Amino acid sequence: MGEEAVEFSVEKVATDCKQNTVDVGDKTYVIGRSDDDSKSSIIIKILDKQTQTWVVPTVLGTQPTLTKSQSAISVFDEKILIIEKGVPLNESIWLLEIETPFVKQQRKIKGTEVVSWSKGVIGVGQKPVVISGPSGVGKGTLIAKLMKDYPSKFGFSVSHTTRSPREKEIDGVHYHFTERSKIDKDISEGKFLEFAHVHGNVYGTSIEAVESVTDEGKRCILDIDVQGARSVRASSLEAIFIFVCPPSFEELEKRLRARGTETEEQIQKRLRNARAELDQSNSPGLFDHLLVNDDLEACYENLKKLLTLDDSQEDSIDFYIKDGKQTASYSIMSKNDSEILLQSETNEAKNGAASLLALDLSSLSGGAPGRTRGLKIRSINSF
Ligand SMILES: Nc1ncnc2c1ncn2[C@@H]1O[C@H](COP(=O)(O)OP(=O)(O)OP(=O)(O)O)[C@@H](O)[C@H]1O
Ligand SMILES: Nc1nc2c(ncn2[C@@H]2O[C@H](COP(=O)(O)O)[C@@H](O)[C@H]2O)c(=O)[nH]1
Repeated sequence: MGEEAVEFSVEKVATDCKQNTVDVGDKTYVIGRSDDDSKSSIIIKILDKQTQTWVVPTVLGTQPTLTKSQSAISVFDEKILIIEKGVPLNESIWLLEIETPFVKQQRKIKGTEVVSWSKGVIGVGQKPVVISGPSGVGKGTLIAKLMKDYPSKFGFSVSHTTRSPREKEIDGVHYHFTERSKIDKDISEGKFLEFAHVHGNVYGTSIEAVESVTDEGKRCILDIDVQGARSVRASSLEAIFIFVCPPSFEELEKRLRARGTETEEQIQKRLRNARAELDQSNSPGLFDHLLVNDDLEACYENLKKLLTLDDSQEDSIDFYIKDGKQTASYSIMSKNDSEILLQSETNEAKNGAASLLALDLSSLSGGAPGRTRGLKIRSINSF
C-alpha cells in the first residue's frame, strides 16, 4: 500500500515499464511485488501463451528483497537474470531458475509448476569436492585429517540423517540428526541438493549445508554415497568427484568390523552395498578420480595433490570484477550470443567505475540452487 511499484526493463522493450514481464518460449513470466502486502513479497505468475492459462508456481529458494526497480532478461531459456538498480553490483544480481535441472527435478517431485530463486555471486570460486566410497573405506578419516590440517581452506558439508548418533558423534557437527517426517518435509520443500536411502536410513545434503561453507570462503567437502554423487552430478552444482577404494574387500570388512560402530546385521548390509558401490565406481562420467586407501598417509598425500590441481582457477580473478562493492550499480542494456552488457546507471566517474560491463553468458550456465557462483564480468570501458 502506497509503495512504489516494481519496474522492470525487459528484453526488446526500450524503456522501463510497469509490465514486469519476460517472454521465454511459449511462456510469459510476470514478476512483481505484491502491492497490498506489507512484507513486500515477490509475486510470480506464468502465462502459457498457447492455452492462455495462468499458473502461480511454487517458489523455492531465498526470495530477493527487490525494492525499487529492476532490469530482467532471459538466459538460455533456463533462467531469468534480474539486476536490481541502485545496489552494488555483487548484491544486485538474482536469477530466477525456470527450466534448470534442479527446477525440473522439483517439478517432478511436487507435480506442480516450480521456479527457484538463486543469488548471483561474482568471481571464480573453487569447486566443491564430493567424496564417495564404500562404508568403512576411510572417507571420514581422510576428511577429518584435511579439516584438521587446513581449517581455513576446507569446510565440511554437514549432512542430515535419520540414523541414530554414534557415541562421540555431535549433532550439527558430524550430522544433523533428524526425524524421518522432518527430513521428508524439508525434501519436499526443495531444501535438499540430494538425498538417498543408504543402509536403511535417509541421508541428505541440504542446500544450506553447502552454501554456508562456501559463503565462509571455504572449499566445501561432501561425504556422500554413490547415489548422492549421481544426484549431485545431475544437479547444477559443479563439483569434483572422487571415489575412494579399499585395497581389497577383505581389508574393507576388517576396517568396518574394527571400527565397532555397527551390529553384525548392519555390517552385512553395508558389505552388500559396498559391492554394488564398488561396481559403480567405474560408471562412465561419474567420478573424476579414483583413490586407493591402502596406506593412510600415502592416500592422504594423493588426496591433497588432487585438491591442488585446480588452484590455478583463481589466477584469472583479476580479469573479472571480484568485489561488486567497488563498482557502481548497473542495469541490463542488451544481450548478444556470448555476453550480457550492463550499463552504469549513474555517473560514477569519480569512483573510476566502468560505464559498461560484460557478463559472460557461459558463466551463468552452471550455478546451483541457493547461489549461482562464478559469474565472470569484464570491464568494457571506464569514464
Ligand atoms: N588406510 C587405512 N588403513 C587402516 N585403517 C584405516 C585406514 N583408513 C581408515 N581406517 C580405519 O577404518 C575405519 C573406517 O574408516 P572411516 O570411518 O573413516 O570410514 P568411512 O568411509 O567414513 O565409513 P562410513 O561411510 O561408514 O562413514 C576406521 O576405524 C578408520 O580408523
Ligand atoms: N547420499 C548421501 N549419502 C550420505 C550423506 N551423508 C553421508 N552419506 C553416506 O552414508 C553412508 C553411511 O554413513 P555413516 O555415517 O552412517 O557411516 C556413507 O557412505 C556416507 O558417505 C548424504 O548427505 N547424502
